[in-house]
Amino acid sequence: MAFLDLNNLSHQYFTKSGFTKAIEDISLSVEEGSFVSFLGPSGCGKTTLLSIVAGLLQPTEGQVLIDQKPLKEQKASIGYMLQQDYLFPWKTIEQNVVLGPYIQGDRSEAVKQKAASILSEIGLGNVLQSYPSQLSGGMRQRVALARTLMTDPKILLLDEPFSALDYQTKLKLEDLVSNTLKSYNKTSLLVTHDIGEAIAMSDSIYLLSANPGRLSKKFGVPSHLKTLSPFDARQHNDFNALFQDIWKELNKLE
Ligand SMILES: Nc1ncnc2c1ncn2[C@@H]1O[C@H](COP(=O)(O)OP(=O)(O)OP(=O)(O)O)[C@@H](O)[C@H]1O
Repeated sequence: MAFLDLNNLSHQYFTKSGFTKAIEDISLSVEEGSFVSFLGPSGCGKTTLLSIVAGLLQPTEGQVLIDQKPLKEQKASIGYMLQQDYLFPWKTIEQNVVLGPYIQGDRSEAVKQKAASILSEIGLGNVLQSYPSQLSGGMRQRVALARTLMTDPKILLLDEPFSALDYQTKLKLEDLVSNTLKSYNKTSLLVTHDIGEAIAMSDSIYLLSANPGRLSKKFGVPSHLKTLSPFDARQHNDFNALFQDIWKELNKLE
């Protein structure tokens, strides 16, 4: 049974100069624990769609159901990872990661232990007392992932989280983040402009058409590609065939 349902979502922005139809009649279902990506031309409404799922934006039409219940009627927590890591520079890595539970009033030792355990899982067990300025961009994004996981979100929304990173770091993080989210059984939605990233991380990929964004096509990613490292997957014929299929479809949408 689907865990996340987007039912006939449409959204219009109203401004002084008129209105913009950002997305139109988007319906899809996502299984619990699966990873779904959205690709499409610039301005096709990808961020608008994620903002609606995050509950930050009320759709003009349609609704979001999580576990069959409307988003606004339940507390299924949702985590957001963005291009910028938004770490507080004056706080240590540990203090940044425990921030969510601390704000909610939980300052127990268990919270610190959980932070240390997540950081260690993602290879950052030795930087708890460092400050964000002492870390590389890739390490900071891993800290942002740890901070997001601390609040135990059921759904993770990723809006171009690796677009500011160098290519090698990006490949490594694609692998680490998708494996970590799978191991925590998180349901994840990624917005990206990078076809390779979408293939490397996702179970399925949706293409959105431009102005307004409508669902145009869905691609499934062969499961055997997900057993390979991002580098090895990129060498595989099936990866390249899927890349080309998506590329052709995207060009029709521009
Ligand atoms: N706050 C806003 N007010 C008015 N129009 C907006 C607002 N936010 C987005 N839009 C418009 O809605 C449409 C969809 O924007 P959105 O940012 O969701 O697209 P996107 O696919 O994420 O873009 P990109 O790939 O460039 O990041 C665009 O035409 C944009 O100009």
